[in-house]
Formats: sequence, structure tokens, C-alpha cells
Amino acid sequence: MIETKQQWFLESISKAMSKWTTHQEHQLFSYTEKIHLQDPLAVFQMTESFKGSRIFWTSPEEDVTFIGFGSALTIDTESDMNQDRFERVERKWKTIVESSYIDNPYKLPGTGPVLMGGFSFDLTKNKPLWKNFPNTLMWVPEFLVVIQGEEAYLTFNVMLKSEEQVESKIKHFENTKETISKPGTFYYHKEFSYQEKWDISPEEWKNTVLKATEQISQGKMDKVVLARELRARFNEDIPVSAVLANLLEQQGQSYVFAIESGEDCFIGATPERLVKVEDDQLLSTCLAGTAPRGDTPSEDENLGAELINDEKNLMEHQFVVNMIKEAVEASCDDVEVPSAPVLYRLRNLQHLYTPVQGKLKAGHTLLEVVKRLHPTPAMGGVPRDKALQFIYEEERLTRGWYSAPIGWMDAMRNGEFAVAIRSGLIQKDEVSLFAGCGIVKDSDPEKEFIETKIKYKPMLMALGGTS
Ligand SMILES: C=C(O[C@H]1C=CC=C(C(=O)O)[C@@H]1O)C(=O)O
Repeated sequence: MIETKQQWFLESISKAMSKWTTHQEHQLFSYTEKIHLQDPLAVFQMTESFKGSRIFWTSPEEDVTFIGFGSALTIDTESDMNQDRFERVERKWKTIVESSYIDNPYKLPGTGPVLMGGFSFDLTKNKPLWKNFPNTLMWVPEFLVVIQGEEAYLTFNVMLKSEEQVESKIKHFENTKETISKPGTFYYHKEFSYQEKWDISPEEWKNTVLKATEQISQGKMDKVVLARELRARFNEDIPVSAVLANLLEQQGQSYVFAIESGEDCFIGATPERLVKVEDDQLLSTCLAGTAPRGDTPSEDENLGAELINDEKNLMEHQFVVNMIKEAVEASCDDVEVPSAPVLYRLRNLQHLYTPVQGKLKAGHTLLEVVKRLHPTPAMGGVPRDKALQFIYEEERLTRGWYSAPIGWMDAMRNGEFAVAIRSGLIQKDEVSLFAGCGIVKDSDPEKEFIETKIKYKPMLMALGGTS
């Protein structure tokens, strides 16, 4: 069996080489084969030697899981500030795909070459905390394990430049495949917990909320999302794979992700889908309006019932629905939006939830919708420009990749982006956590502050906290 697969791989790579007799700028060779199902966390641990260029992603209910490691190519938009970064990524990806050699007999969403990563919330340049996360970081992992149900696939991606390289690349592929094919189980190697944590300027944040409500009452804007930061210190480097394991166990209704860049890792469990496209069917999600979970089933029911009838939360939610509907209608036919939200229950919180669906029109793309949606009023506000201006002037926080689009897109127009909330930036033995709240005219600073505390919970629990 191994012999036959090796043969296919060799044939495939030599076909690719003969196709590229003339020099081309992008010569991506991509080869996919089925592998034995592995524990995704074990794969993540086994690929420690790729630390700094790994990406882990799983969608809610573990519908699909990706573990990417290494980098075949990175799309860099930093040098081209005059152009829109989403459009530039789109254009470059199209060029790369058109001139690539793809051997993927499965053709399932997420197999074959996949571009993964994310974007910062905004384009401001000075982000010392986020020095390892540029404003755009989208790359094609050299190796990508995709798990869908009981099936697993391994894709190898490489930029082939010359005949001489071929042999060493074949070896590299075989060795790596062997490493991740070993029967492996994830080991949770130690208990850990933060030593201290501290809020960054909580009183100032509450004053900013008050100022926002005043401006809203004066009619200067309708809604703004204000975030704050909490930092925690450990007495040793934070074990990323253990945090991932905790998030997967505790936050099954969310996208669980970890994106490494250099020595840092951006990690989290976000319930907020931005947009998903599969076979031209598009799904976006409005998630805004929050209440805690109750300690007993009846308390939980009451909190949910209160939330779904609460005017302030319904208003916060409706701003998001209006905007997402309009943005989706620009790219889709047959758009469907339910007339009222339902509850979306997470481990520590419940939200108001409205799905928005449609069929992507010919010539329209996932990234175009990402561009139009970001930031939705669940992260920015209404009107968008007024809210963003308030955020830049008053928030006193560098959002970096917090509340920004992260996700993937394959070579067949499928893909999915989430909004990176309930997240933290791990830097060796320290972590910065972020949480924000939608502020409307009746918002109470103290209540919003408590809401942010609950929004920290998923990450604090995963970082070894008890509550
Ligand atoms: C900005 C965050 O949450 C957003 C998403 C869902 C509900 C929200 C809210 O009710 O305020 C926020 O708009 C965050 O968790 O950091």
C-alpha cells in the first residue's frame, strides 16, 4: 500500500515538473492523500518541530478540523499599502491557484491547497504587542491535516523551483508523513495555572463606556463596541497544546483556534462566524446581545427568556442583523433571514443569534464578503466610521488580531472566516486577553464591565482557572 502511494506521489511530482518547463513565478505543487485518522491534538504535539508556523482550527461541534504546519508560501500585503489587503490576497491566491499543479482526487471542501491565517482589526502600524502578527498573515501550510468526521487527509504543498529540489522534498514529505502516522495519543503533560492577573485600567474603561453612552444620547452614533484587556502571568511558559485541549473540551459550540507566529500564539474559542461558503452556499451569523448562563436549569431559562425580550439587547442585535443582511444581499441571491433571533447557548454565556443565508452570485467571492462585513456592528458599531473613530480615540487598546477575521479558503472557492473574540495572545509565560461589549444608549458601565468579566471566562478556564 505504502509502495503504491509512494509511486503516485513520484508520478505526480514528475508530471508537475514537466508541466513547468518554462519559468513561472508561482509553481505550487499540491498533493493530497487519505491517511489514518489521528487525534488532532496528538498531531499538533507531534509537530512541535514546526513551532512558530502552526495553525489549528476546528469549527463548532468539530465539523472540520485543520492542523497546518510549516509554510509553502505566504501572501504578503505589507509592501502594497495602497491596495486593499483583502483584494490583494484574493488576486494573489487566484494567480497561485491558476498556475499550480494540484493532485487532489477527493475534491472535498478544505482538501488540496488551503490558504489559512487572518487579518488585524485595522491597518494602524504601531502595534508593539502584536509585533509577530502583521496586518495580513495568510499562508499555505506546507503540511495540512484535515479531519472530517471519520476521514483524514494529508496535503503536502511545496513551491517547486528546480529538478534538484525534488528528491529532498520527497524525503521531507515521507519523513513528516511517518512522524504524524505513528499511533499517537495526546498527553496532557502538566497542570498549570496563572500566578497573577491584572485588569488594564478598569476605571478608565468604565468612564469610556459612559462617554460613549453620552455621545449616543447626543445622536453622534447609535452603537459602539468597546473592548478591554487583561494580562496574566504564569511561572513558566504557557503550554499551548494543553490550553487547546481545554478549549476543545470546554467550548464545543465555538471555533477553537491557535495561530502561531514566531514565538507568540494567538489562541481562543470564538462562537462568532463571520461567513462560510461551501459549494456557493453562504452562511453568515449575527451574534450580539449577551446574558450569563444560570447555575440551575430554571435560572438559566429565566436568564434566556429575559435576554430574548430585553429591549437593549434586541436593539444591539438588530444593528448587526441589518448590516449583515445588506452586505450579504450585495453578493448573494435568495437571501433568507429569520424575523427574530433565537438563543445560542455557550458554556459560560448565552447570546442572541440570527443566521443569514444566501447563494453566492456568479463572480462573487468569500473574501469580498469578508471585506464588506468587517467589522460588523458586533465588533465596530453604527455608523461604522463614527464608531471606529471613537474606538481609535478612546479605547486605549491595540486590538491587533482580536475581533478580526481569521479562517481559511481552499482552491475551490470554499472557506470560512470567524471573528477572533474570546481570545488571547500568548507570549511565553504571559498572556493578554481581550473582551468587548456592544454599547447602546441605555448601557450601564458597571453591567458592561461585569459582562466583559464573563467573556474572559472561557479563556481563563482554559488557562487553568477554576471557574
Ligand atoms: C466583542 C465581543 O463580543 C461581541 C459578540 C457577541 C456579543 C457581544 C455583545 O453582546 O456585546 C459583542 O458584540 C467579545 O466577546 O469580545
